[in-house]
Amino acid sequence: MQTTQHKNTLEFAKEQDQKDPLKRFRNQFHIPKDKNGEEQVYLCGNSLGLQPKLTQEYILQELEDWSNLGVEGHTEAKNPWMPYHEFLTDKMAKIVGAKPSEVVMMNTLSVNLHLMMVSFYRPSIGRYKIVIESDAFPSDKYAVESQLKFHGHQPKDALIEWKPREGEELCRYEDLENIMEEQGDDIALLLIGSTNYYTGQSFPLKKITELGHRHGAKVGFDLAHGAGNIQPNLHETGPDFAVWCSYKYLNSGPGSVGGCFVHERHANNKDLKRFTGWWGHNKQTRFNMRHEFDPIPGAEGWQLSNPPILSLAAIRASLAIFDEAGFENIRAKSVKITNYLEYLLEEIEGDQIEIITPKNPEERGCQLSIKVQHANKALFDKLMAAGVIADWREPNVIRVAPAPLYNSFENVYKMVERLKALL
Ligand SMILES: Cc1ncc(COP(=O)(O)O)c(C=O)c1O
Ligand SMILES: Nc1ccccc1C(=O)C[C@H](N)C(=O)O
Repeated sequence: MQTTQHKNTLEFAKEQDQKDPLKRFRNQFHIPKDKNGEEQVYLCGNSLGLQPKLTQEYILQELEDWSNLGVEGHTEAKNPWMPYHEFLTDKMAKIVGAKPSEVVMMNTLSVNLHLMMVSFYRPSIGRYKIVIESDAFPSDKYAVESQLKFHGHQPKDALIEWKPREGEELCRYEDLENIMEEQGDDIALLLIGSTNYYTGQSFPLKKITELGHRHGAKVGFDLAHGAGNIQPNLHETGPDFAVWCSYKYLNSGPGSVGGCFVHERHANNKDLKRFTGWWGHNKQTRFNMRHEFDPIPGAEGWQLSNPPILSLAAIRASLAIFDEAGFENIRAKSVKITNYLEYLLEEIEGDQIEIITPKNPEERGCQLSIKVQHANKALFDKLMAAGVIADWREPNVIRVAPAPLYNSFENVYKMVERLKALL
């Protein structure tokens, strides 16, 4: 950032906003108001992304077609419901760096994780362990534990945690390597969050995939905090599967439908075990009411049910914005605005702030997880009352994520000023 002004000023922040090639997108979102009627400083897109103004139009279209067409909307709606999920595929595939045949929007994250483990966690007597990161999101841990138990294994023995070293916050790749060196022959699956929900650390996905595969394990990623935030380049990176939700960085509304990636190498493998439903069946013969299941090649073959169109409409609206902005541009702004937030936090005097997220932009998305010395949740609550929407994660982290599509540098500046006022 070249400028004559000092970076730690409102003028500097505003100047960055002027130069921001994505600045027009902020106005395409509904920004909630604080108690003074001013726009909130909304840094919580890592939990629930804001609503694009376009969403209402897309959902209303489907409501209108439903009211006018009833059942015929499946084929006659402006955007027919039968193939509706396909309208999302190309744009979603670009955001996660996959081929369209590798991606499908369906179910929700935890459900997709189970479906993927049905296919890709196939324990044998000798190879049955699963590796996860030690502070994986609880839902992932519950899902993995229940899969282990379902197959007759005890998490105490079969769940291996990749942990930060004593006194450290972040996981080191070398320690995962050591786990694989020592126990690789026993490990059936590596399931890692691409970006950890607590620390904001993004892991080296390609290295992890190669490591797992080299030791004969399957590899899956949870992109809950990755999709729409970092570029996981899934096809090239090569994991067996990945799952994500669409309500965080993908701005598709609370509880909206999730995403699933199955690598092309599994596209036509009819021997893979899976749980099936009619929406995964060959589209040409789906309504012949035949009884043998004939999977659609690729990720679509894992679909179970006909999907909720209103939710898919919200995703379609959001993906239209991502497509218009271009994911590379979004990521470029993400790096800049996150670096700026980091800079301002580090400028706060007295070493009160510790950022536990890695410094290297390659190892993070736009979330910074901060610890404030001697602070407890009361400080966080005051920050919220001051119109800064972030979140608190036990035991003592404030997560702030300047999601680039609707955040400004001015916003980030205001957040730090309000935090300083409370310290
Ligand atoms: C890493 C991670 N895994 C799983 C979940 C659970 O997702 P869902 O409730 O959509 O299944 C979340 C967020 O809620 C998450 O952040
Ligand atoms: N879906 C939610 C519904 C209610 C409350 C939180 C969530 C979250 O998504 C939390 C998020 N996964 C997190 O990283 O903390």
